[in-house]
Amino acid sequence: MKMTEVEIKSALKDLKEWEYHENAIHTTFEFNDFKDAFSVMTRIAFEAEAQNHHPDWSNVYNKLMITLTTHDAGGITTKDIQLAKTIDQIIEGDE
Ligand SMILES: C[C@H](O)[C@H](O)[C@H]1CNC2=NC(N)=NC(=O)C2=N1
Repeated sequence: MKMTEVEIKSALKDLKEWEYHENAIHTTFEFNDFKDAFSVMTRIAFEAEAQNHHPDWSNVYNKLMITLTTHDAGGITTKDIQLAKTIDQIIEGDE
């Protein structure tokens, strides 16, 4: 079920790199090079598959742009918040 704007704002307090707009949460990460970016993308892909929740993303060389939204619900659900937390953990562990 779609979260309310108040619920989303509250959840984002723990997700400092993420911004909410247009029914989705967004972030951009920058890595040293393409290999580092793609290696993190591979790890995120396996976690996304395990959670059965998938990012909308694009990659240009060392940059990774990620948008999370629940297409089935037309907005943010707890599945997006959970995946965002997982992504942050993968990236923090990689630093
Ligand atoms: C059938 C399957 O559970 C759904 O299509 C899932 C798969 N992954 C998904 N990922 C995202 N981001 N939104 C969805 O609505 C979604 N739906």
